[in-house]
Parts: sequence; structure tokens; C-alpha cells
Amino acid sequence: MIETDKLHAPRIISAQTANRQEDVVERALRPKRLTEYVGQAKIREQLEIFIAAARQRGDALDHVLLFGPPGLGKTTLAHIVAAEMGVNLRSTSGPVLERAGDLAALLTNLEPHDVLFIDEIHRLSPVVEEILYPALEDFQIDIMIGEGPAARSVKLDLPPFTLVGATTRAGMLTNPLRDRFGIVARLEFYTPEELAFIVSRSAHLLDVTIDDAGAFEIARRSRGTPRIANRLLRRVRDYAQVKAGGDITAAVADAALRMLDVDHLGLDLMDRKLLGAMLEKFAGGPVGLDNLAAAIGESSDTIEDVLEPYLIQQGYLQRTPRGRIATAAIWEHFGLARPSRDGDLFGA
Ligand SMILES: Nc1ncnc2c1ncn2[C@@H]1O[C@H](COP(=O)(O)OP(=O)(O)OP(=O)(O)O)[C@@H](O)[C@H]1O
Ligand SMILES: [Mg+2]
Repeated sequence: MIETDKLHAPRIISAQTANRQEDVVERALRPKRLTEYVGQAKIREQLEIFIAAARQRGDALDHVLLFGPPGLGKTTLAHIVAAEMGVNLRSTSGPVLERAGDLAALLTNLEPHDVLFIDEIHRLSPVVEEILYPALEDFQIDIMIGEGPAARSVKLDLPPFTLVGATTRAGMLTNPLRDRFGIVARLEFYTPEELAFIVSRSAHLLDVTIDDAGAFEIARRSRGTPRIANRLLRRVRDYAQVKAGGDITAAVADAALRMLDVDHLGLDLMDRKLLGAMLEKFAGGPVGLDNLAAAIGESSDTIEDVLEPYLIQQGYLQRTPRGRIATAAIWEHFGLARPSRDGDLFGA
């Protein structure tokens, strides 16, 4: 059986920020320049070139779309783009921009070459998106002044600017919006080595003593995600301080992570609940997303955005036209025998 009693505690391994306090810590740990940004080599190299070229020409950088699962460094990268361009960053998000006027106010206050960062850009309302198109293309907006019969449309020129859009779901962007980004970058999960580097760097900034093996232990249990690595580091630090004299070694990290119910694959209670339900209630699948969501009492969005991407990337779960399937590795991880399925084309 899969234990489910502690499932309503806040999820330590969630890739989303937990609260404002965590926001503050994150900001302190955030790399400020491209050279400090670990991993994502391809994106880094591309941005280096495009930024250098734009600067040489004295142009604004082309619009940038960043997409990938939560906690991989999209917001961080948006700030870095502005810093490398030597311009201001104005930050907002899709759901916050309710009316066309909200966006118009932001756009008309930009200075030349500024970065406008729109987080969760897939959640822009259609009226706001309409305003954005000509702004992105021609640096112009049409706004309505006045009401009723006296209303008239006025064209305003904008300074050249760079839109950096971030989303966890590129598939939900409308085509016309996606087409207006000159630079599209997909963030990948980090390797344990890259995360170990991030953990060591954060430990240094937090004034915590950690050896390489300790950093690696935290890294490989962080679901490929810097946000989770930094969070686990802070919890392991607490454990080390109270139980082990302060220094973090592999053994201390392992003991702390066990206490936090993060298993040796880096799976937590939520992951185990999802995978456990697949095995026990659906014989390993295929099972449709909605059925799975109902079985574990989570939204299908959470499964798709937060839980599933890492499990798929690690080969624990497969997405097929008939539904989700648990792979052999997961049957093994749970110590369960996989039912034999004769003639099963979808066996994993
Ligand atoms: N490449 C990196 N190198 C070092 N630290 C990183 C890197 N990427 C992210 N981080 C760390 O992880 C934290 C989370 O990153 P960030 O907030 O940029 O993620 P995000 O992709 O914007 O997440 P969300 O989808 O939830 O908005 C940052 O505070 C930073 O400390
Ligand atoms: Mg973000």
C-alpha cells in the first residue's frame, strides 16, 4: 500500500514557490548574469550571441519566449536578459492584465530597449492579446479614447522594447502570439551535476558548510529542478543544524531527505500517490488524465504541469494516445509484480 496520510501537508518537492518568504530567499539565490546561470547551455549560448548582436547594432533584443516546467529558471533568465542588455525590467503576468488599458499603461511607460516580462503569458485575455500584436510587430498601439459616440481610436508610437514571455504551457499559446517571438527557448530539466553545482553555490551564499557528496545527494533527489534543490538544501540545513552539528554530508542529506519523505529517486508523497494509483487502481494503465486526476483528487492541470513532466522525462511514465502508462521501472520501484499483458502493444 502507498501511504497517503501526510498528503495534505505542503509539498516540499513542489516546483512552485510556496510563499512570499520563499520568494525572498529565491531572489537572494538568483544568479544575476548569464555567466552565473548554470546549465541550459544551448539557451545561454544563443542568448549571448543575440544580446551581443543587438547591443552592437544599438537595437532592442528580439522578443523572447521561455517555456518549460515550473522552477527551471524562466523568471531568472528574464531578469538576466534585462541586466545583460543594460535596461530596466518591467514585470507583470497574464492573469493580472485584465483590461486592454492595463497593458497600454505599461507599454507607454517603457523606455527604449526595456524588457517587459509577462509571466504566465498563456493566460492573457483575448482583448489584451489584441493590443499586444501591433505593439510587438510595429511598436504601436491603438487605444480607444472616450466612450459612446465620442469614442475614437488613437494610434500611439511605443519605444522599441523586448517582450520576454514565460509559460509552463507553450501548447496553450495562440499561434499568432507564438509567431511574434523571434527567440523561442525551451528550458530542460537539469542534470544532477548541474544541480550539485547550484546547491554548492547556494550553500555558499547561505553560509552553510556542505561537501561535494552532500551537494550531490541533494541534487539527485531534486527532480531536475533548481527551485526544489534550493528548497531541499534549506530543509537539510535545518536538519544538519539540529541533529548533526551543522555540516552537510551525504549521510546527513540522506537522513534529512528520508525524514522529508523524499525517496532515493527524488519522488515525494505526491509522486508516489500518482504512481501508486496508476499501479493499484489502473493496473499500470493506460489510464486517461481525467480518471487519474479524479482518483488522486488533484486537478489534471497539476498533473500535466507539475507532476508529470519529470516522471515522463525520467521514463517512469509514458503518455500514449490511449492514456498514461506506468513503465517497468516504476513497478520495480514499488516492489510490485507487473501483470503480464498478452499482445499488449503499449507495454512499456
Ligand atoms: N540556471 C540556474 N542557475 C542557478 N540557479 C537557478 C537557475 N535557474 C533557476 N535557479 C534558481 O531556482 C529558482 C527558481 O527559478 P525561477 O523562479 O527563475 O523559475 P521559473 O522557471 O520562473 O518558475 P515558475 O514557472 O514557477 O515561474 C531561482 O530563484 C534560482 O535561485
Ligand atoms: Mg517564474
